[in-house]
Amino acid sequence: MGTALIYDEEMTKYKLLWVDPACKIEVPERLSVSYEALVRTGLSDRCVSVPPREASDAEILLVHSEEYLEGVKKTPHMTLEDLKEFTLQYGDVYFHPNIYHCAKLAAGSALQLVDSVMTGKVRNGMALVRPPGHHSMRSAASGFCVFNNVAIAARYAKQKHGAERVLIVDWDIHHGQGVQYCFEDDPSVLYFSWHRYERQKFWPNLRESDYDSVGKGSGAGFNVNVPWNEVGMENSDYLSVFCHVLLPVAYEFCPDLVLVCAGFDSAIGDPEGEMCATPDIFAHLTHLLMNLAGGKLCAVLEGGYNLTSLAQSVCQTVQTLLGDPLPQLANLRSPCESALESLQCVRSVQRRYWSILKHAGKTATDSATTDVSTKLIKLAKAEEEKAETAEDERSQEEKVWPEPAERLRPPVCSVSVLPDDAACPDGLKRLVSSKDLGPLLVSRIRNRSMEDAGDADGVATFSRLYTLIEKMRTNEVPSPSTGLLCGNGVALVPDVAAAVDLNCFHSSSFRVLVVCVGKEELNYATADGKMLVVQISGEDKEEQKGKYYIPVCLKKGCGDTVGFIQAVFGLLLPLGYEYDPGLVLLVRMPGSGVGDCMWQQLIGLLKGFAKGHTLVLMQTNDGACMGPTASALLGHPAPPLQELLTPLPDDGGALERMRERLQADWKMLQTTVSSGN
Ligand SMILES: COCC(O)(O)CCCCCNCCCN
Ligand SMILES: [Zn+2]
Repeated sequence: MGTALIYDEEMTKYKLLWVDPACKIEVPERLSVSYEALVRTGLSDRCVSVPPREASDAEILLVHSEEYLEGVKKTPHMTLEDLKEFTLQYGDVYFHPNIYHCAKLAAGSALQLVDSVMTGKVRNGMALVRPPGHHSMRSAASGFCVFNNVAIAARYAKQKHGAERVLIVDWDIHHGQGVQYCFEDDPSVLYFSWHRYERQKFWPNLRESDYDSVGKGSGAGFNVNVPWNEVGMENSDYLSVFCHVLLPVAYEFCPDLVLVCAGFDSAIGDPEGEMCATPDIFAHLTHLLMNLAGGKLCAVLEGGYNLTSLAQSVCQTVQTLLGDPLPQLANLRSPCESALESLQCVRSVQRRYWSILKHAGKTATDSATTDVSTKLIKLAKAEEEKAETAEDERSQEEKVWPEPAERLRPPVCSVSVLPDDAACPDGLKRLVSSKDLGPLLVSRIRNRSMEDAGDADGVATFSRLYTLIEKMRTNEVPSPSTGLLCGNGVALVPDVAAAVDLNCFHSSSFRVLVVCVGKEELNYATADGKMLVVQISGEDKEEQKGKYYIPVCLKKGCGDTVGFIQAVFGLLLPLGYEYDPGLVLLVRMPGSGVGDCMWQQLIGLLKGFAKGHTLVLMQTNDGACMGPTASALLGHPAPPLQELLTPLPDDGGALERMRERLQADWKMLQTTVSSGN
């Protein structure tokens, strides 16, 4: 299924008609520049073009009051003076004779997107709209917004398409207070927003934008605010919040639909956000949401005022929605102190509402908690001083960042290495040609992995595996012999443990992340850091052997979905981002007990690393899950993990303690302010 793109140049036909410093950044070129970038890069041609439509009164009244709508309806006929007068009643927004028309088109575009996705016409999509929406309230315009496009879309999805749970992810750098107010007592809509806050000193300067606004009444826990109390946040800060807050909660919420308030003023270069995250981060943020709700994701443009980073970020988002392999995120640093402070505060208030966070931020004793809070106050004071001085420096420097690297484009194929008698699943290309392996390698394979040295078929399979690895390593160009641009693959091998051993022959030139699901003993060489092995099993392994072998024990085995998801988001993904491998080797040990849905989710998530170069190894007699494996490798969204809706008491405490122990070596595992320094 495809990706919808909604755009109409009509929405560029309104602008600021008078002087207002607060509004001058919201210009029509924001929309045209974004669309032109999609055209120039060939991405728009790959999308399903869906026309916008005007939202009806009834649809607008799903969120807004009659009196507000009646007022806005009068603006097309107003004189310039009347428009100024009308505007004065609201903050940081402007009206124009054509803005009502555009506001109906913007809201209608979001509804068209919801229809296209909920009816299965497309898998996901993006609407490029103006005016944006997330600040507008029931009876008030605010922050360049007239109608709350995404809030209307959420109510519409519930009413027209019977969606029971809708997740709204707001990665715009401003707090979408309009969305928060709309759903704060509604447990069927989970609103997540991060935003520049600076301890309430940043617009819209609301006390209720802080982390302790968790929703009200039956909506308690369904509002998640992550305040950024400093500018300059980077990719690692954003990814930490996704891994340690948003994703665990989102998976437990198990939405039927994901709506994104896709504002790109959170990207580097933006005058409003003053953050340092690069445009390619949105490829990863989008990807990390794409296995929720069976892939049903609607992104609706909100803010973004640096036309260069806006256009680049929009392209990164759309290219990921289309399913292209992700860019590698270079040199992540550890989350900064201020981000860790926010992370710790959010997790500590939200853990009483989300069982998956139940063990979050568990401090040893109360005194530790007060220590941390006094430390936070000291930290805040220090920031105050620093903020005053830094203010002027910052405004001078112009941010520069590298153009995002060209990403792999189709045809990137999924290949399979199978025993001759095994059927090749639809969509996968069978690798049959295997280059002649030198006698040395053959003998090494034989005596490493073949009980029966005469097993020609086994050697043939291994040699094909070797070919597959070679293809992935040198994948930048389609191979001359097969024309294949080898993206990922699956191999059924006679002896999985030996195959992993085989791999350590070849990982000399780049890092391999080895994810083992199941309990078999593996022999690998990890001391040199060329391999990071994370083994998830039900076995209580003896202490980990050094930094590069991390045994994760799930007391209730790999069939425990809550524990598995906690291990994936709390440990595996942060480790993967920090380790930044060139290849991911996912090994499914026989008898692991992992469920097919969880297995597909795992493959889907791991494809975010190493430009999608994932090699799945399974034992020949484990071929039953070849179907789900092939589906995930081909990029089909994984089915929702319904079990998370009624989580059983888990042993997340053990995982939390393990994470705290490992964070000395792995900084992306941090979720609290380091009490040490
Ligand atoms: C949903 O609209 C997208 C948005 O969140 O980016 C709107 C931001 C309004 C920012 C208003 N203050 C501007 C002060 C000038 N420095
Ligand atoms: Zn914004």
